[in-house]
Amino acid sequence: MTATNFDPGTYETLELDLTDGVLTLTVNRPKALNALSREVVSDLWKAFTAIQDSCTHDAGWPVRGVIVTGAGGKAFVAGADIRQMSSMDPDTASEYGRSMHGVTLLIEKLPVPVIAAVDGFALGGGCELALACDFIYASEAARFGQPEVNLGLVPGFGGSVRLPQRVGLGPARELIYTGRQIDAAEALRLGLANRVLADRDELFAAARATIGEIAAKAPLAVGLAKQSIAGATGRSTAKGLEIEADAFREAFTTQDMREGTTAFLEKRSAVFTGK
Ligand SMILES: CCCCCCCCCCCCC/C=C/C(=O)SCCNC(=O)CCNC(=O)[C@H](O)C(C)(C)COP(=O)(O)OP(=O)(O)OC[C@H]1O[C@@H](n2cnc3c(N)ncnc32)[C@H](O)[C@@H]1OP(=O)(O)O
Repeated sequence: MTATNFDPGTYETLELDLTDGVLTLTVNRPKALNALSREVVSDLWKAFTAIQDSCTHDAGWPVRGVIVTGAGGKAFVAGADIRQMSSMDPDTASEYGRSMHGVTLLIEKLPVPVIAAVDGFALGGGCELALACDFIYASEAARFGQPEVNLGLVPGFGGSVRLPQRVGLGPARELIYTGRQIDAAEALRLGLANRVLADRDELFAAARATIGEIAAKAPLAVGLAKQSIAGATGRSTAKGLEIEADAFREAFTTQDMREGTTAFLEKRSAVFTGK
C-alpha cells in the first residue's frame, strides 16, 4: 500500500485529504452540484478500493474512518448525472447503475466507519450514496430526496433497498413516489439522518469526533460488527444469528480480543493493534 493511493492528484473528480486517520473524500464537480458522472463513479470505486486495501495490520491501518462530502457549499451530491443519462441507452444505463451498486457495496464492506457529511442537496443518487454510508450527519442546510420520478426514472443506486431499511417502508414509499425534498429536521425525525449540526464546521467536527471515538476501539472488532450488521440486515433472524455467530467466533481468533479482555481484568486500558 503506498501513500500515492490517497494523493489528491490521483483522482480527477475527487479531492482526498488524509489527516489523523480520517480520510475526507470530497466529490469535486461543484459546477454540476457534484453529480455522479460515470467518471465520478469510476473514481469512487478506485478510492474505496484503495481504502479497503489499506485496512490491514501490515499497512498500519492509515485510515480509521472516511467522511464523504461534496464540494462547492451548495450540494452534497445532486444525483446521478442527468446530462450523461439523457443520452444513455438501457444497456449503458444498466452498466452505470451496476457500477454504482458496486461502489455502495464496497462502502458497506469497508471495515471502518464511513460518514456522509451532507451540507446542501443530497438528491437521487446523492441520497443513495449517503444511504450506503454507516452514518448520515447533516447540516441544517441539508435537503434530501429521491426525485427520480420527476425524470421518468426510478432510484437506481440502491435507494429502493436502503431507504426502506433506513426510514421504513411507509416513509420510503412516500419519498420515492412523490419525489419530494425533505429538510434536515425531517430527515432526523425519519431516522434518515443520525445527527443534524448547525453548519458545515460543526458537521465536520462531529464527524471527526465520532471517527476518533471509534478509532480508539479494536479495529477488527469494529469491522466484524459492521460486516455482521450488513450481512444480517434484511435476512431472517435465523440467518442473521448465524452471521453474527461467525463474526463472534472470528473475534476470538484476534490478538485484540485477548488484549481487550486481559486489559479489563488487569484494570488497565487496552492497546489494540488491529491483529
Ligand atoms: C442491477 C442494476 C441495474 C440498474 C439498471 C437501471 C439503470 C440505472 C442507471 C441510472 C441509475 C441512476 C440512479 C439515480 C438517479 C438520479 O440521481 S436522477 C437525478 C436526481 N437528482 C435530481 O433530480 C436533482 C436535479 N437538480 C435539481 O433539481 C437542481 O439542480 C437543484 C439541486 C434543485 C438546484 O437547483 P438550482 O439551485 O436552480 O441549480 P441548477 O441551476 O439547477 O443547477 C446548477 C448546475 O448544476 C447542474 N446539475 C444539477 N443537478 C444535476 C444532476 N443531477 N446532473 C447533472 N447536472 C446537474 C445543472 O444542470 C446546472 O448546470 P448549468 O445549467 O450548466 O449551470
